[in-house]
Amino acid sequence: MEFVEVREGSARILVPKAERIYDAPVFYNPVMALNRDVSVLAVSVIKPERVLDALSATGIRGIRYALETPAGEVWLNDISEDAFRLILKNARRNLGVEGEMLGERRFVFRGEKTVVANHDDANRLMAEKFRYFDFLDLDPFGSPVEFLDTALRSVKRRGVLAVTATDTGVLCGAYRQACRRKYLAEPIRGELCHEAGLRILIGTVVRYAAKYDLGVEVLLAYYRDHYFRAFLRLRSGAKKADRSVSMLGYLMQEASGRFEYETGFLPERVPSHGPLWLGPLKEQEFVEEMLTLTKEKALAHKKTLSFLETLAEELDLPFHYDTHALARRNGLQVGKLADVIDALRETGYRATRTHFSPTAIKTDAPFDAVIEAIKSLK
Ligand SMILES: C[S@@+](CC[C@H](N)C(=O)[O-])C[C@H]1O[C@@H](n2cnc3c(N)ncnc32)[C@H](O)[C@@H]1O
Repeated sequence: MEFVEVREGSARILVPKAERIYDAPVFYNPVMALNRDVSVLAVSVIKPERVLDALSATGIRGIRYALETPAGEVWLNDISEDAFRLILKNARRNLGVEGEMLGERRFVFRGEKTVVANHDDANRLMAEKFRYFDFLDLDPFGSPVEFLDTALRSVKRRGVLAVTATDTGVLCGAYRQACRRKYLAEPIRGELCHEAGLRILIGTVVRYAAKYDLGVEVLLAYYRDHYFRAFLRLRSGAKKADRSVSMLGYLMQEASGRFEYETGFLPERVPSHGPLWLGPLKEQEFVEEMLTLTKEKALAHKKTLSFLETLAEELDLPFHYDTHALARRNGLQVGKLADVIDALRETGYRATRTHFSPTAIKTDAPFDAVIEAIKSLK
């Protein structure tokens, strides 16, 4: 394998030389540097002791956790032999210690931090390390569902589970049957598909967690670059689980773009989409602490800061209005987004941009007021 060196955050790692990222024997996607930046900031705020990067590839994510966060013990795991060898190489380069073999499939580096490189199926490792990790990161190809049960048993009952899902075609309804099969949920097509997909993903974790009497609180969840990401704090107890389940519900949308949502175990109306999470997508204080930390961290992606600022400013209400979609659906002219926001604010409503789409707003204004605001700009 031929390598090139890449710098990301405080890490210098070797990645396979390849024409296209999916041709490489070990996966490295530079676009995901923003995901890793956000994760480093999140872990720095959470301050977990034991961290697992369950699907590690080159090791970049876990190595950044070891170098850039207060975590004391970081595990990097991958099922691929090539990945495991590269994790060992990258760990040696970045940690400056040689490390020692611990059994046939495990290597431990004892330096300032303890870093364990492991070569196994993630489900086997997580089953072995029961209630061990304070922060557990699932960053798979596609859907995280095949790892959810073991992850929810491997993370501590008050720990944090971070999930990435790159199967946006499934969660956004392009492959409806696959969404039913993997997430037991009905997706939606159209302008609400990304927010609904993120909420279906969180809703799925809520339902998996509930059977262990675990509740879920969302520290931060977002959509970006064709993937979903959620940092989920677990809460121990049947009542906590019931509370999280009570925040699941359904979304209904008319041809005009008017939408409604309702909490409930079963949908009251058809057609409806879900079940999906209808609770918050962020804890404001958590995001603001992350933003404060951006001043002292070496961020790798030039858009991380502005993206976090958008997330911090965004109104946290379920669903949004895409002004272009509303104009198209209702035969209207569309003005500038900033003017629509101003028009709504002038009539006493709250309104902000949303990270889900550059042409959309989040607002507490009813549908008719949004239509009026668009019309008033002619
Ligand atoms: C998307 S990549 C991980 C990227 C990495 N987290 C990063 O930030 O660059 C997914 C990795 O999961 C590994 N993988 C797939 N199935 C696995 C399993 N069952 N157990 C452990 N690793 C697995 C693959 O070999 C691949 O390296």
